[in-house]
Amino acid sequence: MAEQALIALESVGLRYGALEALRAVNLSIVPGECVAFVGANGSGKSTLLRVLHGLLAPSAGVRRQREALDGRPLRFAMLFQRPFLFRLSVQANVRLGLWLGGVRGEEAKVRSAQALQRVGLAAEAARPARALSGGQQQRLALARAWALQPDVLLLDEPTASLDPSAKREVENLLAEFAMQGMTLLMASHNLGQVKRLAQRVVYLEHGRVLADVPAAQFFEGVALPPEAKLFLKGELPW
Ligand SMILES: Nc1ncnc2c1ncn2[C@@H]1O[C@H](COP(=O)(O)OP(=O)(O)OP(=O)(O)O)[C@@H](O)[C@H]1O
Repeated sequence: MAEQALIALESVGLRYGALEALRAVNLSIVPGECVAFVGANGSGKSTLLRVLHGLLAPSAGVRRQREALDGRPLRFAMLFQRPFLFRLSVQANVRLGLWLGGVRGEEAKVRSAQALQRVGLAAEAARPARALSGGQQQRLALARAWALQPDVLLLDEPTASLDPSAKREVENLLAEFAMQGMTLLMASHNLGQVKRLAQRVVYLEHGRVLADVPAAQFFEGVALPPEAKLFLKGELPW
């Protein structure tokens, strides 16, 4: 494992029964980077995020994870296309997230207020979470994740079901989190978004990593395997 890597996968494979969803994946995640995982439906992006998170154990190969700089275990948070929210108030959703993460009492109160402020939902704190718009719900999910101050935030199509202005709001928040030094790992079909946020692009096909390059190089199509070039062509214009 490279000295500075937070998470490293070495020859990782993952099977769902007979289906090989990931094959011989080698990947090293450096602190503070924003990595986008792209590829066709079923190429393995969500599976790879789950393996990076540690939610799914590899069927082959090894996953390693470093400790945070202060010696505690790394903290992970994950966001999905459709936020998973409890039938509670906006504020209670964040508080519950903190409670589950071991943060209690006054600190939970302060952090939850800060998180809602951060995503522009302070005025909605007492409303039922399910009464929010789709964009607001995703911002609430982001607030809940941010309140836990994760080292690594994993995002599975975080804006796929949002309208353009809500997409932009979520993207702006993600850009701010990245500026703070949070490591962002994101599966996205939105190449415009990938271009705006990611420094590095990992292209997957049938569970294999066919390209792992700086974002600029990916979008220029420089030194990419033909499959990745075709994908890029097929997805344009975004
Ligand atoms: N729980 C599961 N059980 C069985 N097969 C699964 C399971 N989850 C995913 N798969 C299969 O594994 C492969 C990879 O799926 P995965 O969801 O990781 O791809 P993806 O790139 O995220 O796709 P999408 O862009 O559609 O979200 C697909 O063939 C999928 O059908």
